[in-house]
Amino acid sequence: MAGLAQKSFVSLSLPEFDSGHCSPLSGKLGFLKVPAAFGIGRGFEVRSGFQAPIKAMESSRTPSYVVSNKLDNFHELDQPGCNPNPDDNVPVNSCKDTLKTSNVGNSTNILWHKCSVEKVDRQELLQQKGCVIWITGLSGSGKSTLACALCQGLHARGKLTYVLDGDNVRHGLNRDLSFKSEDRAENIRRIGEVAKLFADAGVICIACLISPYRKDRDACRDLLPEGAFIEVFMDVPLQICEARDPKGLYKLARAGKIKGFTGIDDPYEPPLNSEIVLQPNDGPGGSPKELAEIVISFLDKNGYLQA
Ligand SMILES: Nc1ncnc2c1ncn2[C@@H]1O[C@H](COP(=O)(O)OS(=O)(=O)O)[C@@H](OP(=O)(O)O)[C@H]1O
Ligand SMILES: Nc1ncnc2c1ncn2[C@@H]1O[C@H](COP(=O)(O)OP(=O)(O)O)[C@@H](O)[C@H]1O
Repeated sequence: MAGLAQKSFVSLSLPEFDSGHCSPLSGKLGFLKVPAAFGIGRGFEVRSGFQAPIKAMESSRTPSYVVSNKLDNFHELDQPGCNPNPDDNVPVNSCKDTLKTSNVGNSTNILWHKCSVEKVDRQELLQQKGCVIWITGLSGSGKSTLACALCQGLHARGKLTYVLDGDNVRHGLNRDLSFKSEDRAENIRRIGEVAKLFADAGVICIACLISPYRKDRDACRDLLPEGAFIEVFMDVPLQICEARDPKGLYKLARAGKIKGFTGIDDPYEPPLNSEIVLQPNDGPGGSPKELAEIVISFLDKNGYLQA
């Protein structure tokens, strides 16, 4: 039996879902806010797939002075090419005769370039809304399995997805990171940034990693436009994860052969306000496919599966 705790704007009402953890629809994000977060209502006409590329070419003939690294935070600039970083607290360099550059972190004198083909155009092409589905939970809770089932379910509906699995990303981009808390934080930050790029590409990006710290997950949420970060909590008790132990890692951690293993001698902070809470308990009704359908229903009901 799978349990779905309804948070925010989850609006599934199937009787078989345990809603013991449900809070009433709080309107924290609110369904009506979702389209705005994706750029709808910013004056873009509804166009057919054939018209979209023409519009992009036409607008590319005129210079664009609209810059932002957040879709809901656009700035009109009065000086062509003068391009401050949209973050208010970022120092902006002189802009008298040259392009205005910014300093961000250790990167100095950088300029935000904007392209006339935007997220909204890509979404229209793909007929979906780019977003991040962030699956968090203990090792063995079923994150990777759900991610794969979701990917299959959405692919079958003609939706473009990409999975960023913590284990896999640690084989390449994040191979320099350990499981110390600061390295886990960096792992999550980098995956959050990459997921943001996928979402901006219009892709439904499925990130599945333990991501044990609330602060780090919330920081990833803050990278994205409101409504574009959907947190899915695999609320599976440690005893079940440990009984599954498909890689034998819990056994090694209990034997003291792996130090700092999440849930054993390293913390896991469960989400307080995730969009979806899944509570599969290895019984009937909690198969990966059924769990994936719960998430897909959420996406469908909240408008993510159309442009
Ligand atoms: N110390 C320790 N703690 C937890 N997990 C460990 C550890 N060492 C190795 N592993 C294996 O690494 C996988 C978790 O990687 P993540 O990138 O998802 O972790 S984290 O988000 O940075 O905490 C995790 O994979 P999953 O089982 O898929 O979660 C483990 O197989
Ligand atoms: N919904 C489920 N019901 C029962 N077993 C599951 C479910 N999802 C995954 N599993 C099993 O649990 C184990 C851990 O799954 P996995 O997806 O690797 O978890 P994680 O990525 O969180 O470590 C695997 O043996 C998998 O077959």
